[in-house]
Amino acid sequence: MPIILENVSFSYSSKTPLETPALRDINLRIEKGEFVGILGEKGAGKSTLTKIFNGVFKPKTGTVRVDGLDPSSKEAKRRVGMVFQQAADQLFCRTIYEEIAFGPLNFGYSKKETEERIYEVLEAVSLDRAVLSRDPFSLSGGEMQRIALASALALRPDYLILDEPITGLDPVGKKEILEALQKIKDRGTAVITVTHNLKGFFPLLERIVLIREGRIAFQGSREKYLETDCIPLPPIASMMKELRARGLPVNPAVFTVEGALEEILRVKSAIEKENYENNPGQRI
Ligand SMILES: Nc1ncnc2c1ncn2[C@@H]1O[C@H](COP(=O)(O)OP(=O)(O)OP(=O)(O)O)[C@@H](O)[C@H]1O
Repeated sequence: MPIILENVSFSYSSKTPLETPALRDINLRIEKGEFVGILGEKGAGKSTLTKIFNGVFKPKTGTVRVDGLDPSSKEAKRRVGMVFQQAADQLFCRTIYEEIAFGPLNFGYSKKETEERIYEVLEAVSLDRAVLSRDPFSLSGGEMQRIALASALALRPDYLILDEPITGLDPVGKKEILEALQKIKDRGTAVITVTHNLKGFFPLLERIVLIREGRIAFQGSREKYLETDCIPLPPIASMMKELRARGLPVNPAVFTVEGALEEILRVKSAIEKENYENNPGQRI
């Protein structure tokens, strides 16, 4: 069963003179195993939406269900894991072992079960068991983010929500997180991420939800997204759209540098062939 939002609206400081509407009439369904990107400009309502998913905020109107459950229930909280942008804010134990064990122990799992889960999630985020005795704050930014991810995964969530998970990381840290997320998705967990970093994420996204002024302005596949005039676009897709607008018949639905190169070479060779057939005697 999915996460379902029906006609959800939310305001900060509701019923006060400072009331700020943040989400309006949101209808959304997120299935297990999907990789969803939540896009939008600053202040669009993306972070507010993630907090509606996991029951931190209750909608002013409308309903939210996680596999049919109230999102603030204990079982729904287990099913929906959260990783915040600043991993350091999420870490508070003395060792990485304690950090990852915190969630499962709190949910009443035995020490043995907890330990099994710790080894399982370390493998999922490609970290060695040797890190377990270390202080979380002795790690690099990318490693800290992977520990925050491992802690969320230790409850074996069906939906993993991330707010800007690669912002501020170096290229190695970004690559490690993107690879870990792909692996998590391949194991059947829905990965739902708020991101500005389309260069890194676009090739992974199966569905895009664009929020504008608290409303859903677009939801659908990344191919359909590229057919619209919506922004933001990843740099490669912008370049392919620009080439097409200038008359080069390239397919703009390309998501990687390698794909763009292949497509440009394909079009170049087709043009050369056509020119040769039209003017067989001429060098091209
Ligand atoms: N604690 C708060 N109190 C009052 N208004 C808030 C609060 N948090 C966010 N808002 C307002 O709610 C709206 C949506 O904010 P939200 O943080 O969800 O946007 P966002 O798309 O995540 O932005 P960003 O990309 O900057 O994180 C904005 O108008 C914002 O100013």
